[in-house]
Amino acid sequence: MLSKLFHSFVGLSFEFKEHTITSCGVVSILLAATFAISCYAWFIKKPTRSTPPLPPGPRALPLVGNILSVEPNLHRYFAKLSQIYGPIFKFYLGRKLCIVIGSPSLAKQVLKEHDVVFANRDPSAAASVLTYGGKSIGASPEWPKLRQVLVRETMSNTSLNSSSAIRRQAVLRSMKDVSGRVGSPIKVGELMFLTSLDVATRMLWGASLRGEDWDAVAIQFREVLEEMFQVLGDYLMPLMFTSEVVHSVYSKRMDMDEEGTPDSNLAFCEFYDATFAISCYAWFIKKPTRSSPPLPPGPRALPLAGNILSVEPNLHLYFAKLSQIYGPVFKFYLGRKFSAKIFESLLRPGQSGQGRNEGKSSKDFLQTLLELQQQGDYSLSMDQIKALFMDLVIGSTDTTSITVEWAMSELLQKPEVMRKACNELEQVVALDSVVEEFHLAKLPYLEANVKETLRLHPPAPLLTSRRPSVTSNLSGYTIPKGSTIFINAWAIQRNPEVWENPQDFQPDRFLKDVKIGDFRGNNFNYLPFGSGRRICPAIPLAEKIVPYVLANLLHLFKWSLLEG
Ligand code: HEM
Repeated sequence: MLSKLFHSFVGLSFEFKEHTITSCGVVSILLAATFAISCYAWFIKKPTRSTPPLPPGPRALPLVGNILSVEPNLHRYFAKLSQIYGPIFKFYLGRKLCIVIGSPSLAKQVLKEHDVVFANRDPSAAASVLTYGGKSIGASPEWPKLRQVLVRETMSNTSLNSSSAIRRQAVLRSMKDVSGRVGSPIKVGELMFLTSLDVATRMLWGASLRGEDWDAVAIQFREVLEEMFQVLGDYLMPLMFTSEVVHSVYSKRMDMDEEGTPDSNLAFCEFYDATFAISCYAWFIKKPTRSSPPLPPGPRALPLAGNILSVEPNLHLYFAKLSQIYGPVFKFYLGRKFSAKIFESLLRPGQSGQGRNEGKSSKDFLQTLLELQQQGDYSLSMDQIKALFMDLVIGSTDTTSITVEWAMSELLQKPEVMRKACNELEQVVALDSVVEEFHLAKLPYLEANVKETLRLHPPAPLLTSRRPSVTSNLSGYTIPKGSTIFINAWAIQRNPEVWENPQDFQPDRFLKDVKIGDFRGNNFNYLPFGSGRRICPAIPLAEKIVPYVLANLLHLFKWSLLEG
């Protein structure tokens, strides 16, 4: 039928070549041309058999994609979709094409076999806001250099040993805080968050600030971050959408103003307030369903924009507040022109502030970076240094506090596991003593508890999204350049084909077979820290701080769940 039609049109067009062209003829020519183009599109442009299709996935609506069906815990939702569409499927967040990977073999292809193609990140708008326009390890195109600085200067054995006094002081302070509250409820996550924040900020500039300066900066920093995390948590999803637009606008601003003055940050945030995606989120996702009880009262929301115009400016406020905090810290050093003599006097016993006493002979990260820069070892802009600080603070606080909180939650619900962990501690550490970092090597059951917690509750359940630099092929499907790739580590770590009783908290599994607990990126059944070039650069620090706090909480106090 098609070919008959085609031929009659082609025939007509030939006829007109031989005769005078009339108005009716013009129409026919146009029709013929349209038909020819359509045929071209159909036959020629139609994906040939040799171009593999996109992965399967739920049907997407124009513009909003699959956003209307999204559920709050993306990793759980993606796991459900995997059961329908298989271990690789596509999903549209707005117009953004996302590919979700849910099997160890496909994760291996992305994270190891095609690591170079998939090593780029897809920085979210949140990352752009927090890292001076994507200057952090996670977001910057210069990530290899930044990672190298972080790993070499803070994660080597030597640096970690020299910062052990900082961690000890932070942990002791937290334990003292708990001992003052014996008999009353403790929010473990909050406690751990503050401990990690204390460790991170002391590693950053703990040796640089004198006692009172330190206290003032630490308190402000903590308050701003806590508020900011709250807002970012609420708006995580829309922030993921806006990444591309925000990133490019912000980069342009930064080109104009390399130092990223608070003014340009404010301007950026004003732009940011008005993004479509946030409105979309406020309207579509947060809208209550009929069956839900009503939401608490609140200010009237506009259609599409919701309350965004009044809520979002807070983000720029937090950012401006952070800049105010950073300002004096950086000026403190710049004013002294990085002289080695100054460092000596800063570190001299007796004159040192609280932080310095703890670091003893160690330098903080700020001192190290400025020295390196002065020596010409690395050329880092001030924004890059500030963004690296953010990497350390954001990378370490949420991840470690979530892990300790989940560990305590699991142990409290399994008294026999709690008892076994406490018995092990009592055999290694005297009853009236605190647990020290050097004890950790003798506590394999405690380590197994941490590993099992990271298996069931990985703090980054979808790792961090990747963006392929070229179009590639995975398992017979096309993965377009620039799409967003999620690895569902949460689902992989609960895969019943790999893990026995995958939903149960059973730390002993890691003692029976130590190989299954390798989390350094070679075991694609267990990926709490990711794998490949972008694997978490701070595993050595995480390995110290998480079990260290957990061990002290278990050894020094008796815990029970609140009634009800
Ligand atoms: C329990 C503790 C932690 C867990 C489970 C964890 C997990 C992760 C994961 C899954 C990734 C992404 C890896 C990938 O995409 O392949 C990551 C990246 C990262 N983590 Fe951690 N992390 C932890 C602690 C820390 C700490 C203490 C820091 C502090 C410096 C940190 C800093 C970072 C940074 C900077 C990145 C980005 C690396 C890059 O993009 O190249 N993490 N982490």
